[in-house]
Amino acid sequence: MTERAGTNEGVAPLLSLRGVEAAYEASQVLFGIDLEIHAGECVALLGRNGMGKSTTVKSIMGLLRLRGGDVRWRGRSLRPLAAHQRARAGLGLVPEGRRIFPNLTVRENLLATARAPAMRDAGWSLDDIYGMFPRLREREHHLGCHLSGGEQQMLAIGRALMTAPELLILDEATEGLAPLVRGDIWRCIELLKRRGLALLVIDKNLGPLMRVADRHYILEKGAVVWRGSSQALRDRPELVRDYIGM
Ligand SMILES: Nc1ncnc2c1ncn2[C@@H]1O[C@H](COP(=O)(O)OP(=O)(O)OP(=O)(O)O)[C@@H](O)[C@H]1O
Repeated sequence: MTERAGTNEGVAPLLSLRGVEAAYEASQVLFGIDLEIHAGECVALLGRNGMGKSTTVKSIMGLLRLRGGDVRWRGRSLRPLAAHQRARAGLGLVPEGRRIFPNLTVRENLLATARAPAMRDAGWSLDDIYGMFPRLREREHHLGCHLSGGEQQMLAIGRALMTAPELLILDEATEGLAPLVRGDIWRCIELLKRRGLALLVIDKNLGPLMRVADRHYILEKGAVVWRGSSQALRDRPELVRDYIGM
């Protein structure tokens, strides 16, 4: 099922997945995923637990070897590139569970992933990150392990931005956070979108996700069962009931 959002027809995508298949040893999890993200677009990946969203992210980032199909970045296959090379090519990830360095300070966490100054022109400086998350400036010299969940999430986003990505993938960035902090993270996502960053967002909070995302893909048992705009999804409440379970 496809309901087109319609504005990118004929424009080459930044990222495209074609027939992506992936497995954990003998257990196949993705069965031919087709997906594309254009420059400046915010795309949501939806589906119940265990349907293959994080596995799709791992396939994009090179954290899991493809069993079939291809992932292309600006038209070129990413298959030959290791995970760190994909990050250098412009793919940023805020992974599920945050995974900041617990024994480094906030500042050190941010600088650990920063691009060289010449590369950072199009990217983010420490001041940009602190401007977006003033709380991180206040906690600049605190160790990662001493931060609250919300602060850790801000740091994980800041750290990914310091790699100067052109596409940022956020896997469950608001998971387990208090509502107020969750609001901060959604405001940050909206700001990133306004700055023209392409985004792929996985999140259980459909309300804010529908407000920020241009298009959605619904996964069911490792396959895309529907794609379309937020309005098209609003018009089809049975999709939410049948495939997302909210
Ligand atoms: N490291 C792993 N080894 C074996 N099986 C895995 C592994 N990670 C995920 N799986 C399995 O792959 C399937 C897809 O998992 P995935 O994490 O991609 O789903 P998801 O849609 O992101 O859901 P969730 O919201 O629960 O993370 C599930 O059946 C899961 O149990």
